[in-house]
This record gives sequence, C-alpha cells and structure tokens, in this order.
Amino acid sequence: MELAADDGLAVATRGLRKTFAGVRGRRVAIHGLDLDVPAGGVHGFLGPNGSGKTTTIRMLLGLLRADSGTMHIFGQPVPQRLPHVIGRVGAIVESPKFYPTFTGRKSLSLLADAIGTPQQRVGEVLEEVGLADRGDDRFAAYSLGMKQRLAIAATLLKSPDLLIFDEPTNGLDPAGIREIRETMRRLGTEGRTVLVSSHILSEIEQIADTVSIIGRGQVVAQGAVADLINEAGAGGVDVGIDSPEAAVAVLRRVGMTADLTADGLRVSGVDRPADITRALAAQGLYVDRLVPARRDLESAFLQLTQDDQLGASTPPPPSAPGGGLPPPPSAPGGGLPPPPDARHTPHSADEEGGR
Ligand SMILES: Nc1ncnc2c1ncn2[C@@H]1O[C@H](COP(=O)(O)OP(=O)(O)OP(=O)(O)O)[C@@H](O)[C@H]1O
Repeated sequence: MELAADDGLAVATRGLRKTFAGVRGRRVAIHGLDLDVPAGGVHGFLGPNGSGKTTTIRMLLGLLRADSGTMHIFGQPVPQRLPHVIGRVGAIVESPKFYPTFTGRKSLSLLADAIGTPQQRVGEVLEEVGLADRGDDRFAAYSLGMKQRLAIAATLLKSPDLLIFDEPTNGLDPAGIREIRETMRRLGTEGRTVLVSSHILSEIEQIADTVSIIGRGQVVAQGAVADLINEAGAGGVDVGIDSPEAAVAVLRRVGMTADLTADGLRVSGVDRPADITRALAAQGLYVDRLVPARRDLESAFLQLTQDDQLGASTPPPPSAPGGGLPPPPSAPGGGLPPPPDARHTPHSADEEGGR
C-alpha cells in the first residue's frame, strides 16, 4: 500500500523486505514489515533478539539497502528523499564514540561547529539530558549512563523532530537504565517523536505511548501500550487457592484453559468467573482469591512472539518487484570523527554476510 504524503506518521514502512546472504542461501531478516510510528511521543520498537529491529533502523537511516518495500519519514520516501529529511532526524545506532580526554562540553562544541549549530545549543542540550553540572568533566570520567546521555545530547544539537535510538540502554546498570529512560520520556513529552528499540519490554512499558512488536521480521502487534495490555489480558482470571495443581486438573476436565502461575493459577477466556468457583467447589476446592488478570506488556510480548525463533530462516526470497529500492545515499553524518582508540568499521551501504 502506498502512503499519503502526510499521514500524521513520523515513520511508516510497507512491505519492507531484507535478506542477507548466508552459507545455505539467503536468509530473510525482514519479511514484509508494515510499521507505523505516530508523530509525537515515545514509540517502543520491540522484538526478541534477531527479530530485525536493527536491520529496520539501519534501512530507515540509509545505512542498509532494502530488497523491496517502501519507507517514509515524515511523509518523505526514503532513502530517495533522505537528504531532505535527515536534518529532522537524530539517531544513535551503536555505542557512542567520543574522545576520552575531551570534556563533554568540548566534544559537543566541536560537533556544533561541524554541523553549523550555534554554540548556545551546547549548554541547552547538556541541560536537556541532565548533564549541565558534569559538562566540564572529561568523557573518560563519565559513567556508561552519562556517556549515553552525552550521545543523546549530540543528537539533540540540531533540534531533530525524530530521534531513533537502537537499544540505548544496552550494557547499562539499573541506575543508567533509569537515567536514559527518564531522558527519553522527557524528550517524548516535548513534542518530538522518539523511536526506541528494545528487547527488554518492562523498560519500554514504562515510557512508551505506543509500541510495535515484531517477530520474524514482521509486525505482530502495534498500537497504544494500554490497548495491547488490555487485549492480552482479556478474559483472564487469576485464582488463589491452596492446591493449585488439583484445581488446574479440575478446571481442565471441565474444558477450561487453566495454567499454574507463581502464586496460584490463571484461567483464560472466561466469560463468567463464577463458573470457576462452582466447578472447584463441586470437587471440594475453595478459592480464596479471584481477580481479573492484568497482563503487562512483557506477557503480551511473550504471548505474541512465542513462536519466534532467534533469527528468521531461509525461504529463498522472490525477486524484488520493480527491482527493489534505489541505492541509499551516503549515511547520515553528524558524529565526531572516531577517536584514536575507537575506530570501527563504517557501515557499508549493503553490508552482508554472516555475523
Ligand atoms: N550484516 C548481516 N549479515 C547477515 N545477517 C545479518 C546481518 N545483520 C543482521 N543479520 C540477521 O538478520 C536478522 C535480524 O537481525 P537484527 O540485528 O536486525 O535483529 P535485532 O532485532 O536488532 O536483534 P538484537 O535485539 O539482538 O539486536 C538476524 O537473523 C541477524 O542474524
């Protein structure tokens, strides 16, 4: 489906497909992905390891070429019109690299000069990420959370409307995770769109307004966090009882779907909870607690991706209709040159091969 030029979406993909060369033929990583990220707020891009989050983000940023399908950022087709929208996008797709002996402020100041942003923004972005009082410390002295916040500050210099963070809390301790979470939440409430990928659902549940859950390179659910949780919990009842194993057996015998939980059992798809008490009492089992099940996003996620294997497997792809997308323009810039101790292989336009 083609998208209208402006549909209130910060990011949209349709039928997106990407395969990689593997030893036994091509592996399908992204398998017809239809992603909608509404403009404004925090959008969690969720999926198990290997489900295709990084691949999708790298295609959106022109770092990797799609086999077929369409992508839009703020209504502009990318990668074709990426140069026109990239000024509105800030992204962190791998660990931040800064000169360890420079202060955070100096690194940002150099970057501001490089991208033609007024120096006044440096103080503002340090403030925005909560580093105002540590801006004059050397990067090497920062905690991992502070390093990540400095990277976020760098992406904010050009005041982007869309921020894309790929697993921004990877490797952080709980305090660091909280720092980044609060920073993202704040950015999302300022009218920006924050697209954040993660495989740690509880993290996103607390800060996201909307989410997309992907499995095997496809969207398996998307929408408001509250709606997904409600859907996942619909009709479930948690039962507290002295002998849960016996109760599960009784309920299954009368045709109910019952499973043991950490503190009792859960019955799914129940229209009349009184049927549970009646069935159990008939066998001399008496419930001491009967409450509607409230599922969190973690449960919804596990339920939706339970068949997902790590990594998608290998049906040979059909040849791309229309020859696929044109080659991407060069990757968006905006970073400092790599420091001497942190050189890394730059992304190629169509990096392939096993990992
Ligand atoms: N350069 C590459 N060459 C070959 N296969 C790749 C390459 N990059 C990704 N893949 C494969 O594509 C699939 C999706 O990987 P991707 O990194 O996008 O997943 P992810 O959801 O970001 O996972 P994680 O949460 O572990 O970062 C995996 O099967 C992965 O092995």
